Amino acid sequence: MKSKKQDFSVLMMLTSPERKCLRSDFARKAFKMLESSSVLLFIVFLLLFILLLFVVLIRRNPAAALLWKEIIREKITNLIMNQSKEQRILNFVLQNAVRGDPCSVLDAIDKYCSQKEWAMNVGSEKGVILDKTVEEVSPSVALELGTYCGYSGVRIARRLKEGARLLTVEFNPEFAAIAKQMFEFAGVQDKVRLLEGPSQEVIPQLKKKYEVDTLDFVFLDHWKDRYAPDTILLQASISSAIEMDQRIFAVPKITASVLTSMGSPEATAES
Ligand SMILES: C[S@@+](CC[C@H](N)C(=O)[O-])C[C@H]1O[C@@H](n2cnc3c(N)ncnc32)[C@H](O)[C@@H]1O
Repeated sequence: MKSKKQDFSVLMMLTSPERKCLRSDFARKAFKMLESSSVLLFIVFLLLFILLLFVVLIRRNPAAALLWKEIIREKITNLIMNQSKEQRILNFVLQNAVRGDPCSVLDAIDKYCSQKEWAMNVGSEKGVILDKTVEEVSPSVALELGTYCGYSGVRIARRLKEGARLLTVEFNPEFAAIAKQMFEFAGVQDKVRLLEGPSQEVIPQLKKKYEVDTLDFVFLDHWKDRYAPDTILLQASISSAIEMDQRIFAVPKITASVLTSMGSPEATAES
């Protein structure tokens, strides 16, 4: 109260031009404040508008929805949780599947990838075609190009006859480490050998380094631009091993092709 009185008496002591100057200074400050808060308000509205536009775009445009789900949302989740989607898939399996039961591992992966996050596994629909082909061919030595988290590897391995083996090739070290744990948990680790490296480097080493004389079944599921060159590379690398009943199974096309000998389609199955 006392200080207010003092302020007032100080004000009274000021000359008229001085009072005017003080008033205009106050007005300028108030105007500046108003200006900055309206800029802030404008930014908030602009952001809300962009957000609204983005939500509408995601709802109406499948490509935008895919971009959001598979790239932006995944990156944000990875950043927040400090782990990759593949690690989350493995964790879900470890918590929800039964150790040593490959079917429960496949079910858990299918469940996670259909309900939580999409992943590039062959999936259950195409997986049934894969199962049938493995059963029909009953390979002694099978090769898979593109392991990822080990989903199709577990699928193939659980259908292999006694003593048969699956070689699976993956060039991404993180995926390879996850797949190893997946095989181990599913209890198929004795049937599967994971070969780390790019297919174009691993294939020429199959015979000498990995003692592969015959391949009865090849599952191509890596990047599509390697399908043709790797098929040729396989022919060149294990030429003596190529028999008429060899199968090459390339799933991730719209139409999955089962080939009897390299390059000649035997049957096609819609996937
Ligand atoms: C479609 S995913 C494989 C999915 C897996 N077969 C499944 O169904 O669970 C393709 C994988 O191939 C791997 N890959 C792509 N090109 C490769 C190459 N040239 N050599 C080795 N791995 C490759 C990628 O890192 C990726 O993990």
